Amino acid sequence: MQKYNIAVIAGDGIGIEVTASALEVLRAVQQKVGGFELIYDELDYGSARYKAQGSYAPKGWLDHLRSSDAIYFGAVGDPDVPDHISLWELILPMRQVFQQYVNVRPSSILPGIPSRVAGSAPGDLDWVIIRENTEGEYAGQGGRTHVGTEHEVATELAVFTRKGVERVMRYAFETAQKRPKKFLTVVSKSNAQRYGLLLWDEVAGLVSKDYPDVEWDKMLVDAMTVRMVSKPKSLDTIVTTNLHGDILSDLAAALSGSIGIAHSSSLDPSRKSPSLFEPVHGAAFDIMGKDLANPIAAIMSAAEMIRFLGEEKAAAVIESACRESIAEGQTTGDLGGKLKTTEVTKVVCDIISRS
Ligand SMILES: NC(=O)c1ccc[n+]([C@@H]2O[C@H](COP(=O)([O-])OP(=O)(O)OC[C@H]3O[C@@H](n4cnc5c(N)ncnc54)[C@H](O)[C@@H]3O)[C@@H](O)[C@H]2O)c1
Ligand SMILES: O=C(O)C[C@@H](O)C(=O)O
Ligand SMILES: [K+]
Ligand SMILES: [Mn+2]
Repeated sequence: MQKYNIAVIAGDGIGIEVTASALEVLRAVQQKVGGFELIYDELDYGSARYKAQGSYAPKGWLDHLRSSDAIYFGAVGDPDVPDHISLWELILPMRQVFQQYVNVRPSSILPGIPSRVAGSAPGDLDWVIIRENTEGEYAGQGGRTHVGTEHEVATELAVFTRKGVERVMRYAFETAQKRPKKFLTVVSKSNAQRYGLLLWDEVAGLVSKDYPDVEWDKMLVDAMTVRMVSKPKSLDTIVTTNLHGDILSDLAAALSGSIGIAHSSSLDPSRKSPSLFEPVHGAAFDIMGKDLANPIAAIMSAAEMIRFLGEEKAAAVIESACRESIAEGQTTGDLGGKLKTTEVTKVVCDIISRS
């Protein structure tokens, strides 16, 4: 029996609710498919801990996580804590310290979902966004001086390294190469940002030479939003900087139906450190604690996690159960349905058990 040690950080808000769903579905698929066991290390890291004890996680938490095979994450964010504190205390350190330099965020219009893009049907929007995940606009360099005076200065430095750009470009070209269309769009803003993003574009050109079978083009990020909405079929694999990817992946999720079905994998492709799997969405203050959140993004993140660990069959079973529940219209309100989080979870588990 293959055993995997999974660190589980449900975190905050709806992260707690949808993580419970994901774990329930994992239990169902383990029973159904068999052959592997997930051993959970359920951790209380998050804003409640911060408010009670003054820190998001105990000392040495990153070393503790390092020994796990994967990290399953819900969401971070609390109405009582400034967002920059919660983000930088919990999720960003993991992405950076574990060198999870690739963030994979797929989106597609699934059968049963009313399209948000005029005239497009399932199949017309089928994208994988590869978001750089450790540097760029999230490098964490900057500061504020002359605070509160009329001469106050604030800087936020975007950092691009040749190594950092090259490794994510290679991953993006490889991803495109494995997909039927073999087509990559490199997103940039090198008209206005003439240092970091010029390096980004140059490295894309150099790396492309190693993948002659991949066709690629380049878009400035502003025009990219227009193309995503008006010509979704013209896109396939997309590679972006950290911030552009953050924004475009929320747009992609909305265009494909809902942020509630968008999953995300933060990967260290070298597998030296654990990779992290979470829904794209955050803590969702407006619906937290109400059993209203769509659990599909979290459940699909769990499927991606076990796929990354090597359990392809079980991952496919989860994925197909999610698709079936959506096709049957058994959805939460964000997709036009009437079901609660816990009810969708039960539907998915039932489909798995009888599959
Ligand atoms: N990786 C993360 O943990 C992560 C991601 C995004 C935001 N955040 C944090 O979460 C907090 C709230 O951020 P926000 O409001 O900008 O973004 P959000 O993703 O939490 O919510 C945006 C909107 O989408 C809706 N939504 C999100 N997930 C949904 C789901 N599963 N089902 C149905 N509707 C859903 C919410 O109700 C809300 O109206 C902030 O503290 C932010 O920093 C964390
Ligand atoms: O990466 C971020 O900015 C946090 C959150 O918005 C996310 O997309 O995970
Ligand atoms: K999340
Ligand atoms: Mn985001």
